Amino acid sequence: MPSAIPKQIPLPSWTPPAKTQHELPWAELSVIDLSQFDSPGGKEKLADQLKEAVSRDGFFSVTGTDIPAEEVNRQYAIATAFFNLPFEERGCPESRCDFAKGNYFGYRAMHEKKMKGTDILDNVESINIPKYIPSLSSEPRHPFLEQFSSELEAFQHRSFDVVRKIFTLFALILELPASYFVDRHLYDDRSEDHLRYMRYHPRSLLDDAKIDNTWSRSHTDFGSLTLLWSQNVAGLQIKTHDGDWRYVRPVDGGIICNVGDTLSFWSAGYFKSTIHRVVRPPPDQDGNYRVGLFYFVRPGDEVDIAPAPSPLLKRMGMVPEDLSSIKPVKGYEYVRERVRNYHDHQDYADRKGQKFRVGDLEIEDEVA
Ligand SMILES: O=C(O)CCC(=O)C(=O)O
Ligand SMILES: [Fe+2]
Repeated sequence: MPSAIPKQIPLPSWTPPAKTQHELPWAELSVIDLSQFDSPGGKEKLADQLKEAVSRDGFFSVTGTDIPAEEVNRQYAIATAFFNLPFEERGCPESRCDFAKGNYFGYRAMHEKKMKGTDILDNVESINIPKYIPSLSSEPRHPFLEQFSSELEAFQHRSFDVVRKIFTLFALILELPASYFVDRHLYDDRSEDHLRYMRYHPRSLLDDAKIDNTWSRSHTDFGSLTLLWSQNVAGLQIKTHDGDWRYVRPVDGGIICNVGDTLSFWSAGYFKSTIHRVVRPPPDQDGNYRVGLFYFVRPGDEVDIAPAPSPLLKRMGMVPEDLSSIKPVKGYEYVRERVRNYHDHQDYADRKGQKFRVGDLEIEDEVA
């Protein structure tokens, strides 16, 4: 009898690394239980919970997403199989990111950039997988991953189910029509969205000490919303509203979410695009790879980014009554230019105090 379950290519199974035993200065982030979303009054209740988190921290986590743990672990298994390919294979020329064009799709090798003006090399490799839609068919896709394309596409749709719920809550918070942000981030519209696998390689204590233990520079995310599947290897830190660096705690079965630059622009800065970074993990976790699974949501290429006509923001005086004088920037233009500006260098210098501007949209990666 034919089976209804699609056959999976066998891979070694993946189990999450153990959590750290070290007591770290953790951030107190809100946990939003999305299983309440469809219950009567659920969306309004969740929007209320989210409102404070998103205007204060810009980071929160979601649980109750319905994504089975096996599907998440399978993604890590595929990521691990990919990163374990010989370098010549995983870094094949046709799958590389093209930073000169601000194109982040494809593979980014580690050891290609110097860190903070030293000779220490960057320790992160990543692969960004575009959506499976015809308008993205000529973007770089790695041949190894294409054998898993039906699973990758299904997982992107799973991610989108979560994203749509969060965008609906954001619209409710700003008192906008419920589909305001959903409509500007449609799976079928061309955008720079990607599913990402990322692997950090351990570095020696000595080398890390020369670059303030930096595994990823402090930055804000370039798009609208980032989903980071909960990560047991500590290292991700956010800069809180009172200026302290605090670690993001793993949330079992959860997804850490953060607002990026473009959603911050839409909300005139009400939703915080919070500065974050990754530092060397604590001593019980610093000798292994740190593998991450993400979905980065970018605005549709043709979508206008400009402050939204939110009654809440108008009452707060954050946007003017008449928005017609504000010149929007297109999603594609903003994201491509930001990626090029951030990555098309030989040195990952500290960006403290540097500003980046496209049209009327301006970002300061870390205030000096
Ligand atoms: O690796 C992490 O935990 C965060 C990475 C990150 O912030 C990014 O890639 O934008
Ligand atoms: Fe980030």
